[in-house]
Amino acid sequence: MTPPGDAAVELDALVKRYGERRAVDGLSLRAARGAVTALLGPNGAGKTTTIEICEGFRRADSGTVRVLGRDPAADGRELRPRVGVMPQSGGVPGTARAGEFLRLVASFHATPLDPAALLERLGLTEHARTPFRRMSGGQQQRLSLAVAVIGRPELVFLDEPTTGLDPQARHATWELIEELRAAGAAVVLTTHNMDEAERLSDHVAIVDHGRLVAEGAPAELTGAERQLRFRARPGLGLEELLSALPAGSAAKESPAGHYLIEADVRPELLATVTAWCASHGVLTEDLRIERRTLEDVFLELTGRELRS
Ligand SMILES: Nc1ncnc2c1ncn2[C@@H]1O[C@H](COP(=O)(O)OP(=O)(O)OP(=O)(O)O)[C@@H](O)[C@H]1O
Repeated sequence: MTPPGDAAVELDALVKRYGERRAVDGLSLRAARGAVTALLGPNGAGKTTTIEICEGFRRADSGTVRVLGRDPAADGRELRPRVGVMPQSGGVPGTARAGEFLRLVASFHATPLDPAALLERLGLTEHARTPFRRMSGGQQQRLSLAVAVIGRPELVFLDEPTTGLDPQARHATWELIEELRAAGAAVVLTTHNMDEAERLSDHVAIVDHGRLVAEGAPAELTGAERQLRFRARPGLGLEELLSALPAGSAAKESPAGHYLIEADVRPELLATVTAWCASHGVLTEDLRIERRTLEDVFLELTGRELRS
């Protein structure tokens, strides 16, 4: 499915090899202006490599990349003032002081945000004179975010912008991202936090082994299907319960005492489950009907095995 709006990033059949390994393996996707696009995938799926190719830091082996209609490998000079970049770590010299560095970056842009106001928003005013290498991990990340957005970019790449941030900083980051989108910028981010992706993104692309495995709006990916969850004593006879449910239903207990029923959730289904529990003297707790989450979909598509 195509994301809404004009494309700020267009990738077609992108391939990047590191020796024998194909880190990116024929990836095609688009990121729209005025929208947040989340690139999701397990560790090593090729997200950072893809973003670094878009930023012009790496060259693809084959395929095409258009960033704001240009080739990032050839047109870096033209793209640099229009594109904000927040790398996964670093991006600021270790000896640079937060305030001075942000003012310097602002001076390269025609209509930058006010550096002092941005430092304040991100809770960094007290650290304005602190060298980057002496800042905590979360403070460094906030400064990297400030550097990425200070120039009012048309397109911004944020590689795991909220990993390791405290809740306050995470909310401040979400607000900034929403403002960028409202100002018409294209935001491309990676995250391992599926709740964050679901909450923030207009469009989600799930990649695995360098390939696109699914894309769409979060609601399109999670679908309209509902499921029933409840807690009860461990070891209920799920085979027997299943025989009372419509064909095609599934039931599992994981972890012990936590039950999930995947079925066409209608009032009759709820009645059958609660009647079955009552007839077995089982008191259900936390009984709830919910939609599948993006995390459910992500695990279904990419599996549960750890990645090397
Ligand atoms: N410079 C490099 N040289 C060799 N292999 C690399 C290099 N950079 C990345 N890789 C490999 O390419 C694959 C994709 O890495 P990449 O960093 O793009 O994944 P990612 O999806 O961003 O992962 P994570 O979620 O852990 O950040 C991995 O197997 C990684 O080991």
